[in-house]
This record gives sequence, structure tokens and C-alpha cells, in this order.
Amino acid sequence: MRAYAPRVKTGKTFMGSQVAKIVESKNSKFPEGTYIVGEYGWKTHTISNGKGTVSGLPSAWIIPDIGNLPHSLALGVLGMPGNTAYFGLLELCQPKAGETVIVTGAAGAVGSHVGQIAKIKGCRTVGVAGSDEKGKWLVDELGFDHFINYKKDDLRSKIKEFAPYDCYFDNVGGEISSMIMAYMSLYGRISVCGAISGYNDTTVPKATIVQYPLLFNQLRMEGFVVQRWVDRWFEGVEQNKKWINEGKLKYKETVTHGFENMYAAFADMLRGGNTGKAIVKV
Ligand SMILES: NC(=O)C1=CN([C@@H]2O[C@H](COP(=O)(O)OP(=O)(O)OC[C@H]3O[C@@H](n4cnc5c(N)ncnc54)[C@H](OP(=O)(O)O)[C@@H]3O)[C@@H](O)[C@H]2O)C=CC1
Ligand SMILES: CCCCC/C=C\CC(=O)/C=C/C=C/C=C\[C@@H](O)CCCC(=O)O
Repeated sequence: MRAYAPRVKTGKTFMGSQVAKIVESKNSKFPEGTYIVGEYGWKTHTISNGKGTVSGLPSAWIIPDIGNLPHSLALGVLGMPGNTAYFGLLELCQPKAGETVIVTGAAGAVGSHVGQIAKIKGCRTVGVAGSDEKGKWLVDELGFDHFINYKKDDLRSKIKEFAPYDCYFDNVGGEISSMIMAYMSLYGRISVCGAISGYNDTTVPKATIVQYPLLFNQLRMEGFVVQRWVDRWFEGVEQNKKWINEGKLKYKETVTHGFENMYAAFADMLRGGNTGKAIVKV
């Protein structure tokens, strides 16, 4: 992925987070047998001094008591993507009951979670994703009110049909986002989470002007990286766990088996092959 390439030099381990079991320890804070989340990259085994990583997240962190839920959720709905949805939506968009929230990348780990939090908060929710199968899951199982298939539908007319939007949670950037911004309400809020539509671009794309809607509708647009809320990390995890246990928050994992299939799983995720969180089980 070209956008990330400057952070990953040739010959270095590729970035990634993992759930791991501690098999041997000389650190009493991380006893043998405990399950942790660590940002160790694409590895089968890691030797760690237990200190934080460059990202500033509380890495490695011991997975809190999650009852019978699978440990892999600490990579998704009970981990970094879950907190991205929780803080990125609630802090930046501040959705209120009765408002309309639109989210792109809606069937992914972050997007599917964002739409459900919006529903929990009493909002009308519109999801944008790349297949009708994903749309069916969003509407029939997760309770989204509307779905737009950006690969098939007449995008602008669909965006217009469900408008205006009080909140836009942007996972993809690019032209879809420019279009959505043209259909926001007065004082709408945009949380810029990601720009996956451009991560593999080889040239700097030309952009549609977003200043007009920002100006005339007096929108607020703010980017974030989830590390911003590192001090409140376990607030997010605990709240998401509570919603799962109350049956208000559902999740899906797309699981690939085998370390040797890591690259294929990663490339497939970029092409939209995953629904919910993409996991590789080693
Ligand atoms: N700011 C932050 O702190 C964080 C940001 N992120 C960002 O959030 C976004 C979602 O991450 P995550 O939930 O983990 O990933 P996802 O699980 O959503 O997987 C990526 C999805 O993106 C969609 N996609 C791929 N290419 C395009 C495109 N050209 N246009 C529209 N959609 C596309 C695909 O679904 P489809 O079938 O719908 O095309 C694919 O399944 C990413 O941009 C990621 O970088 C993630 C974590 C933290
Ligand atoms: C450097 C250019 C990147 C281009 C995309 C930028 C932002 C979007 C994005 O994907 C942000 C991701 C943020 C990730 C945050 C944390 C991870 O690095 C560590 C996760 C550790 C964990 O507990 O899971």
C-alpha cells in the first residue's frame, strides 16, 4: 500500500497488530498464559520487552476479561478498529438522536461499527459499500436504514435520495466523499478516518473542490488518528463490550487461515473481499 510505504522500509517486518499468547515470560506484568494485543507486525512469534510501540497505543496490552467472546475481537470490535469507530464518531461527529449519519466503508471493521453506534444513539443510518451482499448484512442484520452500492448504483442520485446528512464518517476519501459533502445539512460534521480509495494511487489525484459545501453549509471537518484517545482506551473497549453483551452491537470477522496466506488476505481486504474485520489465524 503506497500511502503506508514510507513507514515500511524494504527488509523490515510489515506492520500489523496481533493477538498473542505469552508462552514464556520474565516480566511479572505479562505472565505466561495471558493473551495480549501487540503491534508486532507480520510475525509468528515475538520477543518483547513489554514496552509501548511507536504508535503510542498501550501496546502491548493484556486483553481484559471478555467472558466467552473470542480473543480475536481484541483486533476488531474490542480493539483498535472498535475504538476508532467509538471515539471517531462520538467525539468528532457528536451525533444526536434523529440526525442522519452516513458512513463509507460501511461493511468493514470500522464502518459497520460506526453505523451501529449511530443507531444506538437514535440516528438514521446510511451505509455505503461495494456489494449488495454487504448491503443486505448492513440493513437486515445490523439495522442500517439504507444502503448504497457505490460500485453499482447511480451514486449521486442515491446519495441525494437519502440526504441531507448531519454527520459523515469518512473511511474512503476521494470522489465519493466530495459528493457526500455536497449533500450535508447546515452545521454538518465530518469525521475523516481514512482514505482507502487513494492508498494505492501512483499519482496525486485532482480533487473536487469541497470548500463550497464547507463554507455555505458551515460544516466542520476534522481528521483523527485513534491514538488521540489512548488515555481513554479501555473506556472504548468496555463500552463496546457492554453493547455486544446487551445484543446492541454485532460483528463479523473474515478469517483467513495460515501465516503463508497473510499477503493474499491483505490484498483481498484492499479489494473489498472482507466483511467486518479481516483476521489471519496463524
Ligand atoms: N484514523 C484512524 O485512526 C484509523 C483509520 N482507519 C481507516 O479506516 C478505514 C476503514 O478501515 P477498516 O475498517 O480497518 O477496513 P475495512 O475492514 O473497511 O476494509 C477495507 C474496505 O475498504 C473498502 N474499499 C477498498 N477500496 C475502496 C475504494 N476505492 N472505495 C471505497 N471503498 C473501498 C472495501 O470494501 P467495499 O467492498 O465496500 O469496497 C474494503 O473491504 C480505512 O481507510 C483505514 O485506513 C482504520 C483504523 C484507524
Ligand atoms: C502513514 C500514512 C498512512 C495513510 C493512512 C492513514 C491513516 C488511516 C489509518 O489507517 C490509521 C490507522 C491507525 C492505526 C492505529 C494504530 C495502529 O498503528 C496500532 C494498533 C495497535 C492495536 O492495539 O491494535
